[in-house]
Amino acid sequence: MGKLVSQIAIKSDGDVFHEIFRERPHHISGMSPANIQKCDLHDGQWGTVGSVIYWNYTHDGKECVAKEIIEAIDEAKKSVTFKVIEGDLMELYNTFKLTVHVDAKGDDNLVTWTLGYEKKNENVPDPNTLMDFCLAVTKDIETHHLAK
Ligand SMILES: CC[C@@H](C)C[C@@H](CC)C(C)C
Repeated sequence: MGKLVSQIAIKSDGDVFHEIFRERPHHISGMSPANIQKCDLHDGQWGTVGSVIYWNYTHDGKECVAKEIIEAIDEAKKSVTFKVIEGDLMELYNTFKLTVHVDAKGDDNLVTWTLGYEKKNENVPDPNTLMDFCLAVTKDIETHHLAK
């Protein structure tokens, strides 16, 4: 299994950041429109493990889709794990998971993105540009909340 981990400090409220990914990922398109065009609920309820969400996003200049199951929500640790089950990423990876975790420490909040994946073959690149994408979305969410 391949794994990429990146951390980024945000000035906006860590609890709000966690709540967005847990309860209302469909609000992200409004905060990061260049990256996320749409997020629909396909099954279950928002903010519940087992619910299925469908993203339209633009990665490396390409319009992509991703169908994901919310695999885990840890309220105490403020983390959410998304497991990709359909879409562009499944052409390159047998499995792909994204975990976003927030360490709320005063006015500085540390966001940790963990991408866990199994490549279809050794020619498949590590998802570095997708990690950049996640960090860009993170910054846009922060900017949205600071621009008050
Ligand atoms: C699969 C790439 C995107 C759609 C992941 C999203 C979080 C799971 C995005 C908002 C970073």
